[in-house]
Amino acid sequence: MEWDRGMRLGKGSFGEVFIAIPKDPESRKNKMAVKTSSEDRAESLSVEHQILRKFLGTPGIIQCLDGGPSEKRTYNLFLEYASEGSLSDLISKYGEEEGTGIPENHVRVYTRMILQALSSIHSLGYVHCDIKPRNILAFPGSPASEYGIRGEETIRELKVADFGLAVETWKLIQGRGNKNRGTPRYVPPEVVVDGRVTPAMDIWALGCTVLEMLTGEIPWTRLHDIEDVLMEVREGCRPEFPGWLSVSGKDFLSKCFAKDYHRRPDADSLLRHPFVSGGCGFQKTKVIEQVQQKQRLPGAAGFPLLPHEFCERYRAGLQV
Ligand SMILES: Nc1ncnc2c1ncn2[C@@H]1O[C@H](COP(=O)(O)OP(=O)(O)OP(=O)(O)O)[C@@H](O)[C@H]1O
Repeated sequence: MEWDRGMRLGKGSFGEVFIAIPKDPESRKNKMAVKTSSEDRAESLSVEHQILRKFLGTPGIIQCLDGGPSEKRTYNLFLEYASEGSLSDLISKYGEEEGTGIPENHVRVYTRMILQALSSIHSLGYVHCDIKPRNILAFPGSPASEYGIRGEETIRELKVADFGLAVETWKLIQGRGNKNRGTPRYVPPEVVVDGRVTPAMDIWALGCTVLEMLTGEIPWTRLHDIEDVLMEVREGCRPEFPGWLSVSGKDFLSKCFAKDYHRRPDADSLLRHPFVSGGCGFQKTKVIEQVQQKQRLPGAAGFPLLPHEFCERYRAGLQV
């Protein structure tokens, strides 16, 4: 695929992300994002590429369009372009405009979207290992009214991205792949204490992400030193909940922050929790699920769209 490099979107630990514009005049309007590795991280980007191929056609997961080695032993990974930035950008926007976090009724809908993505990730045998607002990308969505929420605002569509630290559950069972997972403010006690990585790690990080959406503040915001954060977590503390949060919100978070990871519910159980299953967001999410089921094309189990079919549809501007 021939393409032109556009504006820089961001920088991660592996390299940089730019807008990529196809050279073909017919496809130029379908912008992509390209993650370009530094020379020493090409291998990890190629691993991320392999993982993302397994999630083609999976709702709520960033879609990978192409990828491969580029000049100077670097690697390019082409992704669908999240025109609304990351969930972290969305949280900051609320902070700047309203001086608050995201309204709770919107947070319920966003939490449901992330949980559905986590359910897919875990059922395909992976742990994401780095759930946080910077790794969740936002796309133009639909009016809040479609979710049964009053007001003019838009509910974005969220997708989980950045599988650079993801690991297959079977490797963890064999005692491999437990090292260097997660971002310190988002990791649970079992990871801090003995590096135990399980899908429950993503549920704790989801709890941190939900708190961040609600309050507009990073987890453990009162602690500046990461060592102090890790000590609190090691001692069995959890981040504080805002006093104004609904009863169901507090209950949902206390389940995500269960100290014993065996007692932390999985994504499918949490999808049935009243915080995300009752009231707003429920009807629309159901509709989306039904539409997505219908759109699934025949393919191998877990690969609803074959890679070339997905890319053709994306470039043609069709819904994928
Ligand atoms: N598909 C995309 N569309 C739009 N912007 C993107 C896309 N992918 C990444 N970005 C932007 O580029 C930034 C850096 O990307 P990336 O997710 O790889 O690194 P990070 O998560 O910010 O940092 P780290 O790699 O250290 O975890 C993101 O924060 C996001 O703003």
